[in-house]
Amino acid sequence: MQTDTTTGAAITFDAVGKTFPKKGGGNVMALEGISLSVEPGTITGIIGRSGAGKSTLLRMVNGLEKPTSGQVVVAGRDVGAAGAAGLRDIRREVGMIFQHFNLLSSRTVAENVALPLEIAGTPTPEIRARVDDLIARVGLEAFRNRYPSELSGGQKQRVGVARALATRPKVLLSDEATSALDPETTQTVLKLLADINRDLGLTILLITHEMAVVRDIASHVAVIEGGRIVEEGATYDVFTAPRHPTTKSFLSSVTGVTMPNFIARQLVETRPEGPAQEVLRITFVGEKATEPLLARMGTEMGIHVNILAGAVEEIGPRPFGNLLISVDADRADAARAFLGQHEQRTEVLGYVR
Ligand SMILES: Nc1ncnc2c1ncn2[C@@H]1O[C@H](COP(=O)(O)OP(=O)(O)OP(=O)(O)O)[C@@H](O)[C@H]1O
Repeated sequence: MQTDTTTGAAITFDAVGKTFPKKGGGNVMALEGISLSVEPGTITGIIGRSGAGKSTLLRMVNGLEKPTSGQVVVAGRDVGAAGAAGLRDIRREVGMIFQHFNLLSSRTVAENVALPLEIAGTPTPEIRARVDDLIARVGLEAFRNRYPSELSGGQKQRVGVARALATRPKVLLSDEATSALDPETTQTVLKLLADINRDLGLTILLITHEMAVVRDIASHVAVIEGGRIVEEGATYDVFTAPRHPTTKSFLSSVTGVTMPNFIARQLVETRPEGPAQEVLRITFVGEKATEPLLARMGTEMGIHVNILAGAVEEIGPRPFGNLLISVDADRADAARAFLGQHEQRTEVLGYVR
């Protein structure tokens, strides 16, 4: 696979900035100081809220947008510096799938999949064989001659995937590809993406506003906020030890543990006067046994622990869990120190009386 010869990455963003002219004068800063390496064969998720800059970032990889500053290098080529011929080459190496599929309604499934090959001037018999392969890969043999209006959302996205793979790209960009799908169909499309990543060694860069998508498929994640990357790393590390408040807020929707309402209603940020309980989140990774530790805090240290909620999650094959507990605020320093000594990560969520 051709990669950035200096870093070995499939996609490199080096100090990338992008501004758009604002209506009525001035500029909108969409991205600033973006540096990110996407390693070949990985699935990297870019997560952020609406307007964070995700689409702009993705569109720079196939030259639909050019950086205002910095460099985007894809498969060894500087996208911003590429002319028309260079961009055509880059776009053959970079497929893309979309939230609303972007299929041509007047073309059948097979004709939609064939389109990039027709544009590339591929000979007709070759197109036919390649389209058959692609349709089989996405499991749509029975729908070959159907029109998009006759397909479900999940089937339409399969056509989108087949079309994106037509020119044998090295990189696949996914722009909120499952956001218009129900949860079950989302899972089947994510599984298809994971399969092609594994079978074809394709590098996938996906943007999403759902942490569940990142958890289910991405090996790496970058969190973007206000045009900047605020946190990035291996998905497992970011999920088990998030640092930035934006990451924590995205994670609260997927860690499977929600605070009981009666606690959430009373929770305050600073410790109130008088007797109070400190509310803690414990994140435990791998096979660490947390419950015996909590029991030992009671017997050995006389610290009584209230367990408020808990859940175990998986990222790939690796389990991690979250437990919400409360302890007497006067003994909370000792409790946190004890848990820290036993490699349990704790975070203070607040206080209740
Ligand atoms: N062509 C454009 N002209 C002017 N401003 C733009 C343009 N494209 C994007 N922007 C601005 O750049 C910022 C980032 O937009 P972008 O679409 O990349 O965000 P996003 O994270 O993809 O959001 P969403 O999830 O809503 O699509 C926003 O402030 C947006 O208004």
